[in-house]
Amino acid sequence: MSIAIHPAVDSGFRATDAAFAGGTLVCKCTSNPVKVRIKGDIAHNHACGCTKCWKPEGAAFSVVAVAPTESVEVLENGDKLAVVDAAALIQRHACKECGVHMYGPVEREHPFQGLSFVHPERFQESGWAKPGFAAFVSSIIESGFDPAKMDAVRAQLKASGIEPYDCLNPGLMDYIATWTAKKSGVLAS
Ligand SMILES: N[C@@H](CCC(=O)N[C@@H](CS)C(=O)NCC(=O)O)C(=O)O
Ligand SMILES: [Zn+2]
Ligand SMILES: [Zn+2]
Repeated sequence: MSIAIHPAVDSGFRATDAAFAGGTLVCKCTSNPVKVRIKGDIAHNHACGCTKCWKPEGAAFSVVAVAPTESVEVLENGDKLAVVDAAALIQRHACKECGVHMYGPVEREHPFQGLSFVHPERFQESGWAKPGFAAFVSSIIESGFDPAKMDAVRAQLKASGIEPYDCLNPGLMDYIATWTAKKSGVLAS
């Protein structure tokens, strides 16, 4: 039996539109939904298995990407937003009514400073890039996923064209390590 990875992965991807230029994220509330505009394309779209990222009902993974925080604008019902964990690196702003995480800026000094994490499935528009890899795959166990089924999860991700990693993908891990080495002076900046 197949595993519910995420609806955007399991039911086939919507076509990637090379001209995707952002859009409006809408929460799940049927009345007064929170609306957040992203003025430009998203990057690094991926599946995340960690316990902190918002996942739709029944999904083992979230689908999450980044956009520059300066391109994020709360359009409507921002009074319904609250930060889930103020101590976390990613300041996830969730709708207090339906629970959807609308945007999560990284504000502190970090390689991802200036970026906001968003869930593209909440775009009312289609055309955003499909998830390119899966991060924090082993972390789904922390949400109660059966450890005995991890081989099946990784096999299913690979069959969907999504390479599984237990942290981030090599490109982002190298990016973070390079930032750290330049900050410490080990590498010239
Ligand atoms: N095993 C942990 C991993 C949490 C984690 O490190 N998540 C990554 C991917 S979203 C991260 O960058 N977290 C920063 C944050 O949550 O602010 C869990 O599942 O809770
Ligand atoms: Zn809501
Ligand atoms: Zn995550």
